[in-house]
Amino acid sequence: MITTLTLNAAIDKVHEVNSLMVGQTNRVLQKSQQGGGKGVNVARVIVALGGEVTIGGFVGGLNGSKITELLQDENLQTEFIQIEEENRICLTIINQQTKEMTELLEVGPTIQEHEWQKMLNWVVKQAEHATYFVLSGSLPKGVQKKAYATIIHLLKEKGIRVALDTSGDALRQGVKALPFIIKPNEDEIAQLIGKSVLTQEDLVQAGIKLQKLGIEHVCFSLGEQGALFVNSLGIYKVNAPQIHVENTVGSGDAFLGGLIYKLSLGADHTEAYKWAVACGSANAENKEIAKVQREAVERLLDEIQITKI
Ligand SMILES: Nc1ncnc2c1ncn2[C@@H]1O[C@H](COP(=O)(O)OP(=O)(O)O)[C@@H](O)[C@H]1O
Ligand SMILES: O=P(O)(O)OC[C@H]1O[C@](O)(COP(=O)(O)O)[C@@H](O)[C@@H]1O
Repeated sequence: MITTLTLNAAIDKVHEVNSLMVGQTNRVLQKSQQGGGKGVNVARVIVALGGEVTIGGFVGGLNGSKITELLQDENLQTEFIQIEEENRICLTIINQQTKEMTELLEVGPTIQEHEWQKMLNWVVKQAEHATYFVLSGSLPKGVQKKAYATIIHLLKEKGIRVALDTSGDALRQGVKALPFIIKPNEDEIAQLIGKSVLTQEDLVQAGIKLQKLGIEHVCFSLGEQGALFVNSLGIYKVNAPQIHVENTVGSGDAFLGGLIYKLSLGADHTEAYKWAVACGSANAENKEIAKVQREAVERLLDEIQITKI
């Protein structure tokens, strides 16, 4: 059983404009909205591939009710904890002319101490069934920077495999608890290792170091460059297929969804790595976030090679 946790869930909105003009009036030509936040997106992809997931997180206010309603409409199984404050909205603006994507991410609610305690109790209860646990996204205010580390320790004690996908201090602290999987993108790795320009050698050295500390799968997602993976058996490079890009927001989540889905089925790690990249790229072919189709993923797999370096 797979569980995903989104401590800072959101309504993900996508607005399209002809050409985004800063400081001027922009008319929205098309729009869509979904229940979102990173862990929700990971879950959506796992379900699209044929897996089963429980989605956990905090919801509050009108936006919280909307998130719950939107996910129910998709038949996704949620076990949210109610909070006093309102969930955030994350807006992606697609510039139709330049194809650029601009993201505006609200900070989100402040979590009260009693709400956090409820969450920890829920995690303990979930741990009775879970085999994989995905911790994704930014930490909301009111929650300590070591929140993910606390949850990772708790789950590891019960033999659960934990994947962590976050950024900044939350990632730095979470990594110390040695999750089973980490999936930073280029910006997140750069922040983690304190370098602004990364060479392949930097990635390899950072990956080896993190793997030797005890992280089983160090997965660096590299956008159109594909990904680099380090595990105890070696270092692997996977190319991304050539695609027509519509919206790359959610590609990291789709990547993690594909990876966890295959690993949870007991697939060989090389197979799981290829599925991760295929899912990330399948997401980028769509305007909506993390709405991949299994057929699209299988089509893209034919164009993906994995090389041991
Ligand atoms: N322009 C692109 N072309 C093809 N695949 C892409 C592109 N951008 C992202 N992807 C796919 O999505 C995966 C995750 O993308 P990335 O940008 O690294 O993650 P994040 O969304 O976390 O920043 C990549 O490994 C790749 O498979
Ligand atoms: O929790 P964070 O880090 O603020 O990120 C939230 C945003 O991340 C996304 O899940 C997309 O993430 P990725 O592009 O990294 O896959 C958006 O849907 C969401 O609004």
